[in-house]
Amino acid sequence: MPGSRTGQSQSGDDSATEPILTVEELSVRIAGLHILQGVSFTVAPTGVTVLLGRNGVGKTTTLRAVVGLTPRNGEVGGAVRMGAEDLLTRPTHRLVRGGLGYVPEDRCVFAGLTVAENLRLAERRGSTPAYDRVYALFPELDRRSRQRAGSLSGGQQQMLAIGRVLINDNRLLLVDEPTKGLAPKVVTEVAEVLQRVAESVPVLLVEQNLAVVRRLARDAVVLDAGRVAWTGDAKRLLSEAALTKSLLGVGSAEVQH
Ligand SMILES: Nc1ncnc2c1ncn2[C@@H]1O[C@H](COP(=O)(O)OP(=O)(O)OP(=O)(O)O)[C@@H](O)[C@H]1O
Repeated sequence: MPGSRTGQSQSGDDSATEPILTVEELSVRIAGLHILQGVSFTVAPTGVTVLLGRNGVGKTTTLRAVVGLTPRNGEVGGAVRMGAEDLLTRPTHRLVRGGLGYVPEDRCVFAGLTVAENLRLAERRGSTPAYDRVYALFPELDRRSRQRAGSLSGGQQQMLAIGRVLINDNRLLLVDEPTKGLAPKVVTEVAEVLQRVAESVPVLLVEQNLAVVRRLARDAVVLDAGRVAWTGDAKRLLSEAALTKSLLGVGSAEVQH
């Protein structure tokens, strides 16, 4: 497997580069279909690791399995560890309480509730909610705190979905296609926020916009048909047109800013 260095020490200081997440031989079967077939990779303790691949290769399934949200008719095998903790044996609410933040692809804001109510519902018992952090990253949410979430634009809803997770302290964030369906200007705003967030918490990101990937990601994991096809340096992947084409099926024009 080329470029397999995710989670490896670059500086020789192993304690600083111990993976925050280790996925080993993860398999997911739903309704008799083998969706993930032995997926293994690690996520570095800092920065953004991007999970890439063509449509339908299993990126969302991977994130959902990590956070314990595989559908009930699904079977999950293998191991997932955050630090030394085994994640697959724990229910989602415990994982979230333990610092695993998840921003799903479909945003899932409560449309009938206001922005402030959405944020309040996300508060974790026993920890101080970081409204200052959320409103500093998203002044728009502060201005619209009394607006119903269902009447926000797609970009504003995405910001609320991210803000809801950032109201608490996290050890790792899983973020699924945060720029999907957004206007170019909003894509840039969301990318800027994620860049700032990733300065303090590692992120495992699913993202199809390769300009965003180029801007944010240090490490890349590419899936193909439920298996890991490549891991390595994200910028190297995007700078090699033949590699990008063979793994992602896109040409160099789509990688440009
Ligand atoms: N609940 C489910 N029941 C049956 N099949 C499912 C279910 N969830 C996912 N799949 C199938 O598993 C495969 C992987 O889906 P997944 O959403 O993980 O892909 P993805 O890489 O995130 O795709 P995209 O980039 O299009 O979002 C797809 O073929 C999908 O149809």
